[in-house]
Amino acid sequence: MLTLHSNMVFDSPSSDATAVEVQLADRSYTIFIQSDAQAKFASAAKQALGDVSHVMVITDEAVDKKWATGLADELQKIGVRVDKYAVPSGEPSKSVSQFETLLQWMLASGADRRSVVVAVGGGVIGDLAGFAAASFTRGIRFVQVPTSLLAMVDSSVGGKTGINLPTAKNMVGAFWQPSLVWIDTQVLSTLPERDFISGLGEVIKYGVIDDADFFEWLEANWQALINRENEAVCFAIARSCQSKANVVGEDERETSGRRAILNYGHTFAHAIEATAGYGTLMHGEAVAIGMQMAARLAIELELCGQQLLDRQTALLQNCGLPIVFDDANADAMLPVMKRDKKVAHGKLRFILPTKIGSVDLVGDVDESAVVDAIRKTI
Ligand SMILES: O=C(O)C(=O)C[C@@H](O)[C@H](O)[C@H](O)COP(=O)(O)O
Repeated sequence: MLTLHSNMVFDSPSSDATAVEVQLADRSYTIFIQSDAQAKFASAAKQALGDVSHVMVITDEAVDKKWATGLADELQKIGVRVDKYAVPSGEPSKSVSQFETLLQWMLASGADRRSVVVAVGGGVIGDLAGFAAASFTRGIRFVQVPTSLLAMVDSSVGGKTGINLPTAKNMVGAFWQPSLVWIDTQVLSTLPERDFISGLGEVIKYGVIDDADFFEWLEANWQALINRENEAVCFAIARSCQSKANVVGEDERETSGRRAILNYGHTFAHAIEATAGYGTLMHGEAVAIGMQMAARLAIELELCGQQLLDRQTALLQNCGLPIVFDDANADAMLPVMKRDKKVAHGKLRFILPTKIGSVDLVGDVDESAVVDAIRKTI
């Protein structure tokens, strides 16, 4: 069993919580990872936020009654006025129209610049509610309470918020850091199997891009993970969050290129999601297929050997993730890929692996190699 990095901060609200710091000067915050901690939420939020009198809980219809209502009650118990809004489940809610509806609701709730948004849900809710928080009166504070594995290990951390345009994923948004990320693995007990497995796509990504030891740990412990054994799940979440915190701490707004490594597999994945129709594949499933395409492209460009693809394929398969997409259509995907946010001066750029634990940002890639990588992953 690997141990967590020693630079983790353990100023936790309870002795069994793990705390990971995202270090960003005056925008620094803590990610708490624990189990069955609902009763501690309100005091942790108060400690992170200081003054708080009005909270707008933005949640997903699927987790509203199961989790958001309980957290809202905890906040009310400490004297906070709470309004709550449940958004329809699913990727189509990351839309301009849903964003406008939320802003109108926030205004009607009597929100002011000291109000706080608490996003309780998966990646769709965190991205949408985070963008609403970033935009309302030019920015109010927000707290991320991720309820899916994918949101716990990825989207709740690092401050990328936003919505989709009909043919371009996450095309509109803002970098807006939360004040606190509150992860309670108890909520995973009600997460459907397909959503849990989808989250493992992003977990495996960290092993490939940044952490060879973690990749080896995943190769040895995937069974415990898919069985949702709490110790293994907490470890995988903490290790993933630590990787992301390190990268975000070095390049918050993806300006130096360092943060772009978190986009491994995503150039393909976003094009798959947009061309297949949002919601057809789960994001982590699309990322798994996208990582396969990216690894094939890397082999074609002689950046890495076949062994990397073989290990990645085996781990994805063991975890129950898809490794091919029968309906992938290279002709439809290419124009979407050209709107990827890593495109610079009109040229596509990809995050490609060189060995397990290391990736490069590669530009000027021949289009025929990209099409080949897509077609070999059908
Ligand atoms: O946080 C990041 O940076 C990432 O790229 C993480 C991705 O896994 C995540 O899906 C992100 O939202 C994608 O960002 P985008 O800029 O490609 O839309």
